[in-house]
Amino acid sequence: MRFVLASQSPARLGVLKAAGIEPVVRVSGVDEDAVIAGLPNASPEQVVTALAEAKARTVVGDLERVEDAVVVGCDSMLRFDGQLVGKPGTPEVAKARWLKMAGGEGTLLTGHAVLRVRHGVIADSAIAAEKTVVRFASPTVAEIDAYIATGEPLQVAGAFTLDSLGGWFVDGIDGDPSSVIGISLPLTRRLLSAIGVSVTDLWRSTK
Ligand SMILES: Nc1nc2c(ncn2[C@H]2C[C@H](O)[C@@H](COP(=O)(O)OP(=O)(O)OP(=O)(O)O)O2)c(=O)[nH]1
Repeated sequence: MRFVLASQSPARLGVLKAAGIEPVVRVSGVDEDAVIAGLPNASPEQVVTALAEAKARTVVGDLERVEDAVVVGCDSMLRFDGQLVGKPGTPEVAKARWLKMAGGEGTLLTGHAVLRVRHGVIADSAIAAEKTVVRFASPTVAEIDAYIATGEPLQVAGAFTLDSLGGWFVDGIDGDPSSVIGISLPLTRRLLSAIGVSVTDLWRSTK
């Protein structure tokens, strides 16, 4: 069975490979802002699951010659201070966020869409979001500036990482760490099971 990861995220690929999966990567290139614009009254869970599903569905067409595949799409956003935010994109936005986040907590939501695809047709799907409470440390302004200067926080949801430089500034989490990094292993196992796939069978599969 082919396991297709519909994501350019090195973090998601790394989590899956460390957990015994050899995904084929197909970047979806979904216009996330356009999807969000079409969901004016959606809850945070609805936003991240809609984005995850859009990413997974986008790559299905490439699988017409594949008899049996699993396609996984994900999307991560941080809910804090009453806002749902993705990647900061600029140093100014990252700094403004960290000045608010420091010493507080937020909820990192990751939407997951797991599709069973046979010859390019979706035979089954399972979609859900995972939520992890993140308690931020209180870095000094100088530490925040140094962190932003590395560039890392600009391209990650919520302007922080758990498993890289950002880890110095996370006091703790309540929930699944893999979901914060980019893909929840326990939730993905449950979603795979819901579409008739045992994750342990995938451990033995090749690309
Ligand atoms: N290594 C690491 N990366 C993180 C962490 N938190 C968030 N990220 C990354 C994972 C994703 O690459 C990115 C979240 O953005 P998206 O969910 O939109 O995915 P991205 O645009 O990277 O790729 P995709 O849309 O799936 O092709 O932030 C973390 O704690 N550790």
